[in-house]
Amino acid sequence: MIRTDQGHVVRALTIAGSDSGGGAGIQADLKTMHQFQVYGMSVLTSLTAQNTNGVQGIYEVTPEFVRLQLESVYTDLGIDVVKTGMLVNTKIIHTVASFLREIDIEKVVVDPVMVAKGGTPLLRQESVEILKDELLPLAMVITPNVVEAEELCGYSIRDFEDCHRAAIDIAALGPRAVIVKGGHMPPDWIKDAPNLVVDLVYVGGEFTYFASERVDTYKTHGTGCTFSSAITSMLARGASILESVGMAKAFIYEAVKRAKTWDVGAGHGPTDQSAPIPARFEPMSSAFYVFRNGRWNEESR
Ligand SMILES: Nc1ncnc2c1ncn2[C@@H]1O[C@H](COP(=O)(O)OP(=O)(O)O)[C@@H](O)[C@H]1O
Ligand SMILES: Cc1ncc(COP(=O)(O)O)c(N)n1
Repeated sequence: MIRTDQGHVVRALTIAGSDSGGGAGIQADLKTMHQFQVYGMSVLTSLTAQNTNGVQGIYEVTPEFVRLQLESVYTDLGIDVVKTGMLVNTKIIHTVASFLREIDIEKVVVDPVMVAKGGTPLLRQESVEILKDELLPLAMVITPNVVEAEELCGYSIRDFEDCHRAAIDIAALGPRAVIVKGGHMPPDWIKDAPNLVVDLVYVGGEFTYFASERVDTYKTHGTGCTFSSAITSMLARGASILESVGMAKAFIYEAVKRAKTWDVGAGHGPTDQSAPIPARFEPMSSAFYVFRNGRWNEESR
C-alpha cells in the first residue's frame, strides 16, 4: 500500500451501493482502489440484487445506518479522500452531505450515478435537485456521463459543443473540476476521429481532453465506477486533478480492452480492474491527449 508523506497508509472511502454481481458499485470501487495500492473502505447506501443482465431489486439502507457506518470509519481509520456513487434517495444525500461538511474534507469525488446501463433508476428523480444543492458544492471533482450531465444542467446535450457549455454550467454549482465522460457520445460528435472516446475535463477555466480508442464491446458494466475510483485513488496518492484523470482514463481503457474477451456473465460483462496501471505522465492544461499503444501522446485538433 502507498503511504503519504506523513508515513500513513493512503485511505480512500467509497460511499455507494453494492452490486451483487461484483462489476459496479462498491465492489468495482474497492477492486480499483486495491489495484492502485490505496486502502479502500466502504459505506453502503443500498444493496442491489444485480448481475450482468440487469438490476433485479434494490434494498435501501436507512440514513441512520449510513451515518453509523460513516462514523465507524472516520473515528477509527481516518479518511484521506471520499468518493460517492449510488446515493439512492434524498435522505441519504442529506446524511452524506452533512457528514462531509462536518469533517471538512477537501478531496471529494462525486460520481452522480443516476441510471444503471440497463435502464433501472439508481437515484430517485426528485433527489437530483438535492444532489445539486447539497453535494455539488462539496465536490472537488464530478464525473457525469452525458445523460447525467443533462440532468444536472437541465437541458439536452446535442453535440460536443454542448458538452463544453454543460461543463461550465455544472462547475458553477460548486465542483472545482467537471469531467463529461464520452462513453455515451455518438461517434460523429468528435470530428475526424469517430473511433475515439473522449472525456472532456473543465478545470481552472480551461478544457483538457483525454481520448482513447473506443473498444468495440458491450462489456462496459462498471466503467463509470472504475473510472471515478481510479481518479479518487490518484488524488489520494497526491496527484493533481489532470494527472489523476489521465491515469484513470488510461486505466479504464486497458480494463475495458481486457474485458472484451472474457466470459464473466451472459450480459453486459464487467470491466477488468486487474489491468495494469499506466506509467505516470504530467499533463498540461488545454491539450488533447490520446492514449495509444500504452503511451500518452499530445495531439493538435
Ligand atoms: N467502449 C469504450 N472503450 C473505451 N473506453 C470507454 C468505452 N466506454 C466507456 N469508456 C470510458 O469509460 C469511462 C466511463 O464512461 P461512460 O460510459 O461515459 O460512463 P458511465 O459508465 O457512467 O455511463 C470513461 O472514461 C469513458 O471514456
Ligand atoms: C450499485 C451500482 N452502482 C453504480 C452502478 C452504475 O454502473 P456503471 O459504472 O456501469 O455506470 C450500478 N450499475 N450499480
